[in-house]
Amino acid sequence: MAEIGTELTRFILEEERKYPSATGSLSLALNTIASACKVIASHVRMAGLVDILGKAGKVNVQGEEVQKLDELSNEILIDYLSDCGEFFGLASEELNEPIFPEKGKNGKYVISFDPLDGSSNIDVNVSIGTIFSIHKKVNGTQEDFLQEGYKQIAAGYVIYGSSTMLVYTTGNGVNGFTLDPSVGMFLLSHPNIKLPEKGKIYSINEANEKKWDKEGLKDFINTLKDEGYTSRYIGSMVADVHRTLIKGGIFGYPSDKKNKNGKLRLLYEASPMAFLIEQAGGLSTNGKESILNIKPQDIHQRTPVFLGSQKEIKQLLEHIC
Ligand SMILES: O=P(O)(O)OC[C@H]1O[C@](O)(COP(=O)(O)O)[C@@H](O)[C@@H]1O
Ligand SMILES: [Mg+2]
Ligand SMILES: [Mg+2]
Repeated sequence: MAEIGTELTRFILEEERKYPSATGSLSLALNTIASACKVIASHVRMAGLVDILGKAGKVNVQGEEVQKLDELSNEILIDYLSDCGEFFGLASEELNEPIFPEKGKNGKYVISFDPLDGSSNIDVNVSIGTIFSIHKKVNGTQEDFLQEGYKQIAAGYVIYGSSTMLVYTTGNGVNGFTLDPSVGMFLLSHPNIKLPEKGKIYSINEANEKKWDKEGLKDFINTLKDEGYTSRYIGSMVADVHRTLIKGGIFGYPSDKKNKNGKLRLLYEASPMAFLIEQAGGLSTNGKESILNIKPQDIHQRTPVFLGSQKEIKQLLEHIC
């Protein structure tokens, strides 16, 4: 196993060497994401001093108000990912339609991303993040984005929290790297992350309880309370999933009477997080099947999401199925 403190670039190269047929494309792709997110992190750290807090004065394709930092993060990622040549196509929460960069026409991958997750927390200095999901280019069309989560080549997130961390998987376990700001490097801090089989925390927006469309969900949460669980809900998926990955328990954003498909987006929120959670020994579900088995129909499609430790997800399914 790689040593604590191993630099991300070296870690990625050493992983690549395990596959003699690897061409270096995925390594360059992952390093490019890391570089772009370092730039985003540097803006996030200064956000109160420069004019990037507040609303951008636009509404995105989801009908949500765009924040200045959503827009800036999106631009930074598009610049870096378009320039590296490894991505045939880019789909973003903040783009109505995917883009196909000129330099990526021979690229092997498509990437879907949430440039800035947790928008409502930007202005109040609470953890936010970036989420990404990489698939192979298959046909060279928009269809390439609409592949099931189990076909992901890599997925991960960067959390801009009390420290900046990059956590990713290529289907071979989950590793976390902390940004050392003094040298500008991501260093291995959380090797081979595994969720505990059972946690002590549930994370769900209980303010929506009256709207939930599944009676069993209330019973489930009450059972957890009776078992002594405590509640933590940040309202940034990246932060709530990061805690779940480290401490176990359950994170959920269910469907409700108004939002039949929930709130979170399959391609660039639910699916990459489900890949990480399952790679770390946990489970994911939309209430019926693993999130990784859902065949996407649309780039911005939403899905109910539950992610967490084996015990809690199995218990949830007993209550809601
Ligand atoms: O405020 P709510 O309804 O609980 O929603 C919180 C969820 O919305 C999100 O902020 C949506 O993500 P964006 O900020 O990228 O739109 C998730 O990070 C979070 O899990
Ligand atoms: Mg988001
Ligand atoms: Mg976002």
